[in-house]
Amino acid sequence: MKEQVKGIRDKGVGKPKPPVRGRPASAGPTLSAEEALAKVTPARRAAFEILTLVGQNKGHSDELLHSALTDGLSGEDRNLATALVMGVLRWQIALDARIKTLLQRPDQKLAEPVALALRMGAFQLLHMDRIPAHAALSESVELCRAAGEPHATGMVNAILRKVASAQKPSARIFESTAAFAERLGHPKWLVDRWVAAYGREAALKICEADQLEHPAGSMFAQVGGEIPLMDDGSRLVAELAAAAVPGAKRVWDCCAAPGGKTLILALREPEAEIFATDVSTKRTAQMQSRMKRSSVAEKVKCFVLDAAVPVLKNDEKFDLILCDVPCSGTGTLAENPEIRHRLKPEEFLRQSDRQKLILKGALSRLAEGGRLVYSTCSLEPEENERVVEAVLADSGFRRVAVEGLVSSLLDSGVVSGELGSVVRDGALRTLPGVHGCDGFYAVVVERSGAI
Ligand SMILES: C[S@@+](CC[C@H](N)C(=O)[O-])C[C@H]1O[C@@H](n2cnc3c(N)ncnc32)[C@H](O)[C@@H]1O
Repeated sequence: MKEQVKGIRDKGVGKPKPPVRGRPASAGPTLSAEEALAKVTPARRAAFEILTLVGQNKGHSDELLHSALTDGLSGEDRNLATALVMGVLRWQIALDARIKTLLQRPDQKLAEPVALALRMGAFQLLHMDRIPAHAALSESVELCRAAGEPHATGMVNAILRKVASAQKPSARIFESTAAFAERLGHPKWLVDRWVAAYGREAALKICEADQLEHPAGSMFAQVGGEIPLMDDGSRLVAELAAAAVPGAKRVWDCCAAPGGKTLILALREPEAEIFATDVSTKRTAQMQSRMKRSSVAEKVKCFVLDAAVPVLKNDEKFDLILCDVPCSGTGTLAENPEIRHRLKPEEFLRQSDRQKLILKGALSRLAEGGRLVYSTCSLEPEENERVVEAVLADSGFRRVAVEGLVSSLLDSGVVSGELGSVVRDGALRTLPGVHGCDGFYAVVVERSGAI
């Protein structure tokens, strides 16, 4: 990733230089952008650059944190950069609301680098116990200066001092949706939807869970070895698919990359030949090299294919299809915190149009008696039940309730603990904060005869 960050690197200060000889390090307001940058630790510099790119829609936080921007960092600095990037994105809405109350004019429009320096400073002061306040404060001031906003350094300094000395906000006993959405860094319009779909208590838990990393593996008896490290909800979908057709011979994972669920299917279906396809050439290549490194390389064929138009040699049909469609990802905000800032309400219908086409294409390849699992990591009904209802209406396919399959996962010991209420209206429905994993939705569809 060679992307240049406007504000820092294109001022020719990508490589920090030592402070100019003869001038005291505390040269304060007279520091040049170069000298200011030299006073910022590599982790904060990398975090600032990555957050700038994410804010400009020029990359995804996870990819940027694994790009050349963090190449030279020590392990400790890499951890700090990751904590800063993920934390600021998770808490941005709450931090901005707090900062706004401390501005001289609350309607004041801040230049993006200034807003970012303030967010980073406020995040460290409010959420990172082990960061000394003076480091959070002074490096935010220098980042602001290094980004070409020297006139704003006094204001950044004054506001962060107020943040440091003010009391931390705490949850109130009676909180409106607007209040807890803001306190927990979520857009209100999105939380309103979750309150409508799942109730206030669940919506609050989802928001709380989105602010933390989810531990993986606590739901399952077997972890490690060939089982890929993945979110429990994601794995539960793959385990459910395998349980839907035990002993399947022909399996198609039609939106398969990066291949986490493919690996589970391949391990659980020892007799199956598996087609793992994806529309993205790059992601398919990455999945293929992942499969080659595994013990199931022989039985998994990876190739590029648009599942909405699945032209296959010999008019192949499958007895198990996993249709893990692309979606808004609102069930994964803990891992993908910026989704909440980019998403617009109209996005759900755009996603659902695409999902319907993919589901129709996939169903056209289902053999008689075969089963298809449709899944998303979205919490939004438009991408879940409404897609399935629309595609299945008058189609001759029927939905199979997942209760029995979930019980079989418990009985066979694949799932080790209590699953709680993961079944809702005959579908698998995990919710962050309620089920200890990301939010996944899955339904099972069966073709009982000729269509
Ligand atoms: C949710 S991800 C799949 C995750 C994967 N099943 C796993 O567990 O690792 C959705 C995938 O669908 C792919 N995709 C999007 N549109 C597609 C289409 N029309 N046909 C096939 N794949 C598509 C995307 O490239 C993306 O890799």
